[in-house]
Amino acid sequence: MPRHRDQALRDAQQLERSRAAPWTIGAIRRQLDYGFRWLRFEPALEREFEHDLNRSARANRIALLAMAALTILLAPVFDTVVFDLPVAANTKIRLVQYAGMLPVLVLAIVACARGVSARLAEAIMTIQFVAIVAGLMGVRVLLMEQGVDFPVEFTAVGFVGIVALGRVRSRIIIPVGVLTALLVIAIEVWGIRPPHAAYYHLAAAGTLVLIAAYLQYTSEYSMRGAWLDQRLLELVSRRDGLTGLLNRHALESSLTVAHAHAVREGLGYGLAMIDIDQFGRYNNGYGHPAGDQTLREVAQMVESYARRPLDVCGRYGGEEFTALWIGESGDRLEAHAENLRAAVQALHMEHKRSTVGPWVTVSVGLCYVSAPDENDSLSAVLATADRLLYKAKRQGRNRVATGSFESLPRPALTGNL
Ligand SMILES: Nc1nc2c(ncn2[C@@H]2O[C@H](COP(=O)(O)OP(=O)(O)OP(=O)(O)O)[C@@H](O)[C@H]2O)c(=O)[nH]1
Repeated sequence: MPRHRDQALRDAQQLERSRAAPWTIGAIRRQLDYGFRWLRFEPALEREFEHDLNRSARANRIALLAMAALTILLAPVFDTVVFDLPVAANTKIRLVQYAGMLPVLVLAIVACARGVSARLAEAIMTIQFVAIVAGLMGVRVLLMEQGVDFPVEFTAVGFVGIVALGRVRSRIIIPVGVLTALLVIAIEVWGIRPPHAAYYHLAAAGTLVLIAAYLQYTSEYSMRGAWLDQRLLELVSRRDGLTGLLNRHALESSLTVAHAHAVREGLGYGLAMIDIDQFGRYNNGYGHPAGDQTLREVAQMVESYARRPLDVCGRYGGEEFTALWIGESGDRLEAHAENLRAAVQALHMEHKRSTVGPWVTVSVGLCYVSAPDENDSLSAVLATADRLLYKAKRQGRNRVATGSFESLPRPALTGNL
């Protein structure tokens, strides 16, 4: 097992303990544990893989289809220069190539370029593969009538092409490829009945198909392994190991994206700094392991209040969390922050050393930005929320201090967001 995977798996196991971590982490770890010899992930993961594969396959597929189209376009030159075929035979062959194979390829190119869904793209690639093999067999029959032995291996080359560049999952393309090969063999042996010596060509084509099928399996297997590794590393590196929330680095980039989105769409948003009250005393009284568990519980509560698609939340540092809620009025945001504060208190996590009350509580600084402006930096909003948080602390803790960004004096900045 590669070392980076080993480390990522250990981190993932730790993250799984915090319920605020995304489900994908557990799913990927389980998948790496169970293996995927049958080249199939559990359904939700398979959908993500399918989606990513489709996105990354587009250029390869278009290149493959374009190469096939170009070969067909250049075929007349070859036929005329090398074989000097009679016009009548030429016409039939051109009909198969230009009226049959070429339109299929062009349609497939257009569909791939437009970025159709993963399933449709795979269906299109598979259908065009079968259509091209059928066309090649048609051309072979027509050329044989003219005494030209158009090698049957071209059909196998079609399979090699789709394996190398088509990026169609094995469980679709291997059965289709092998069935097509069997059909070609049947047509050859019982239909075309070529001279005995030509059976070597058939054997060569069959061997190529087998090699390509094996290649398809092994390359998809390593592609899947690399995809799981990369997704796991990506997820683990963005998460805070203790709470499972976004870590500071990932949080800042997600906040930046959300802020830019709000500016672009003219949506108001609220940014909240959430801090556990007298957590130093908590650690002193109950010990750091208990402190860690409390951090996890609070983190999970913060996460449960930031679950809409554009919401962002993360661990800002220490016992401080940040949440960004987009597209709500100031009143609703204040109510939301107040509900979160009350929900933490309602967890009834004992905190005997707190001067605020018997339970663990949080203070919240909520900065409401009603009309985000591109001239206002996210740092200024963060700094304002931070000042509001300290206002809540000064006023006695376990409360929400709200302020409108536009009506408060701009803070002096130190960050670079
Ligand atoms: N257990 C645990 N404690 C942490 C972690 N990160 C920060 N802390 C503790 O959080 C405490 C923060 O203390 P302070 O910044 O003084 O604030 P506070 O005690 O919460 O007091 P107020 O914020 O004024 O209510 C420190 O004791 C840190 O050790 C962590 O990952 N685990």
